[in-house]
Amino acid sequence: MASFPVLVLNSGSSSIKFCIYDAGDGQRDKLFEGAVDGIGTDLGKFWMKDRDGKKIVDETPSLPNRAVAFSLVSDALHSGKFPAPAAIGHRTVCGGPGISENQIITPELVDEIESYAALAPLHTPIAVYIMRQALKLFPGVPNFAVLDTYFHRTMSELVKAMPIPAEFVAMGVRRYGYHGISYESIIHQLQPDVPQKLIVAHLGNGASITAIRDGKCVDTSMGLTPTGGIISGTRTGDIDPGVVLFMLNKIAETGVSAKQAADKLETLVSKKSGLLGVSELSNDMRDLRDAIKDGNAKARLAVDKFVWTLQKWIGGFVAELGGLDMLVFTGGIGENDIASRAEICTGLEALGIKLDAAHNNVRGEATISAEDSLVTVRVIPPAEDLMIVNHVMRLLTEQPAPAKLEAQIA
Ligand SMILES: Nc1ncnc2c1ncn2[C@@H]1O[C@H](COP(=O)(O)OP(=O)(O)O)[C@@H](O)[C@H]1O
Ligand SMILES: CC(=O)OP(=O)(O)O
Ligand SMILES: [Mg+2]
Repeated sequence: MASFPVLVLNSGSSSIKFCIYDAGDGQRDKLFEGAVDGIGTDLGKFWMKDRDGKKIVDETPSLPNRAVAFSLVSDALHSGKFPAPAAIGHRTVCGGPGISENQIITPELVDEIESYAALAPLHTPIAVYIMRQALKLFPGVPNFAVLDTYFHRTMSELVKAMPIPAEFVAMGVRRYGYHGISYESIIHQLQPDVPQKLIVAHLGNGASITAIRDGKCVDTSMGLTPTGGIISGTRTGDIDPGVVLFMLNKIAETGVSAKQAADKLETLVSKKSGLLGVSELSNDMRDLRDAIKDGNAKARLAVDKFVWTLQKWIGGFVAELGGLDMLVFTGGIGENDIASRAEICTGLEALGIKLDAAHNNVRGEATISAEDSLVTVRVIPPAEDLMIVNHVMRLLTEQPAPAKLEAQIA
């Protein structure tokens, strides 16, 4: 098969990352990448890098909303400087209960994904906007949804079930798990020596942790929504449901409608809690580390809470896996925050985890455990875009290629 350009659109809660791969049989060649960051804030950023990693765009535009942000991406893609995509892969955080497989995007599929936006309110609205734009802007080009939940499909019924009344279970309320494309990409990078008992901590602005046996997900911290599990930049993680009811009652006392109350509650638990809520300063670990150096007690408490929660999840997962061979840190904090890695591992010696301080001091990919550590501890950056391309290429071989793509490949 001749190679052809595959566009990846990876939308997050406040950013759109994009890149084009030249992909063919066994060939994956990233031609360029870029991102629009800080959507809805005063700190908008738009950058692009060529295949050698050289910055070709570096701007600080005003990004009041996703429409303005995506127009920068689509203008760049239509500038004539880059090859037109023959297929497009979209990171899709959550498809809802009816969509568990990666698949071709139709307008009906977009409507269905949108109908479950409440399960990933920070992610789905922007993702469906981009899907609709891509269907319009690249007519005849096949678009594929690649799900964050797909990797977690191997969790048992025991792990997926929520202890709630059956009527809500029937509505699709269960544990789904997120960051699955990142987890898959770690397994992909560990091939062919994937350890039997593995824990991967994806610590970015959204943070989660997953227990993996023989390359398959056994359990993960996020549940119905990416708000559950461990504490994230702006999200609570798991909390006593009574806290949510307390907040709801307080909001209801102000006389707002039920819809307004639900929206306010959503904002409180998804956008104003987590590291930001506890520190009253920032959701960004870099800011918190600076503040800790200046003696800020609230920043210290926020980070300690993050570390403590992770240690409890790691301990629980070691029990669930019946031991541990490897612990992997990934995501913006996992890759870059040396202090978080050290703090998380300190105290876990009883589980066979022992860091080498000098190795932990390096940034980027590395083995950071001590020689005599029973558990290997590694830092591996995620490769979500590559995984999305791999899924697109697999899906293209499983169904007849659209005429336009056939013409391009020929
Ligand atoms: N050099 C750094 N030191 C410490 N933390 C960092 C550093 N760079 C990024 N981070 C953390 O990583 C987070 C972003 O993680 P990332 O995985 O890139 O984001 P997202 O979850 O949006 O995909 C930031 O909010 C910040 O907390
Ligand atoms: C699912 C999720 O939380 O994603 P992100 O970390 O990109 O916000
Ligand atoms: Mg991410």
